[in-house]
Amino acid sequence: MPGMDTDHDTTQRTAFSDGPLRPAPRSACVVVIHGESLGRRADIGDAPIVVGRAPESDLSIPHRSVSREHCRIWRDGNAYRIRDLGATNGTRVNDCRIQGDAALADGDQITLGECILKFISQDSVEAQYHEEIYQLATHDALTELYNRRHFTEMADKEIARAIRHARPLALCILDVDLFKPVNDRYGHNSGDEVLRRIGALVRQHARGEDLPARIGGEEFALLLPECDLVAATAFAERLREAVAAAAFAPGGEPRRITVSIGIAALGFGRDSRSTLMAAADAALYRAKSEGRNRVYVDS
Ligand SMILES: Nc1nc2c(ncn2[C@@H]2O[C@H](COP(=O)(O)OP(=O)(O)OP(=O)(O)O)[C@@H](O)[C@H]2O)c(=O)[nH]1
Repeated sequence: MPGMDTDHDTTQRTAFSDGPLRPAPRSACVVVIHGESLGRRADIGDAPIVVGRAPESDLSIPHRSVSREHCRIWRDGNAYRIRDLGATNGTRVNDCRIQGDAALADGDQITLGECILKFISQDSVEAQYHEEIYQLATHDALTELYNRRHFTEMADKEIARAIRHARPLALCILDVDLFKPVNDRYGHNSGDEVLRRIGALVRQHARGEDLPARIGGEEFALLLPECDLVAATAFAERLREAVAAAAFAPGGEPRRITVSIGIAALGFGRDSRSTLMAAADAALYRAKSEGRNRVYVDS
């Protein structure tokens, strides 16, 4: 055809090559996609992770078909590897029982008893999808703190870890004082705004390792690892003062909002989530009955 250079190939060609080996992403994760703990995720950073039934596992799956320490997953240079830790029913990758170590590739399915995990490279779109689902499942929509269900799971894990390593741990339960009149006077939306701000104050005061959660309507909990009663009391006092000093204006009207806080620490007769929560609740009850806007310690 006129104008077309048929003798010489002038078309620009994109040169394809295998290119350099794509390094493994710095971080990857495993997500439970079937069975108990559906949607739970564990990131695999620089430290290896253990998946198992034990509450202190990095990814804890409390199902009888999963061994206490079922398998370990770690980053090895540019790859990720998995090792079965002697589980009776073994660990399977894409339905093949592994012997010793095995390499993991994006999308691999890992079967532990009746549960299936998926290995996902951190940069995959699917990981983001799981992240969003995980956020929705574990966080309270109003305050963006952890929700009660997730708090419960994490608290069990932290308590088991603290007992195992003989470390201190404290629990604060915080309840907004006379919140019903706020709702009644200014409406539910204004009440929600107050809760959101209190949630933000709780988050601001928490350290990275603390577990802040909204566990009920106007009730918050904070689990403080590595904190004894003295340190927890100082922390709770600071938080109580910060709430009392904050400028709230529900419905545009300045109003003082306060909170009462009950505290309990791990110790004799306070060695499980239920006993710890009951003790912190009892202290909170005393704080309320003795005038509110105060911190009470379990005795
Ligand atoms: N706006 C809003 N209100 C809520 C929410 N959850 C619970 N509440 C309200 O919180 C109020 C709690 O009131 P009560 O348990 O009677 O206690 P209180 O008025 O805070 O009084 P004390 O706890 O004794 O200091 C109720 O009016 C609930 O309707 C929520 O998500 N948003």
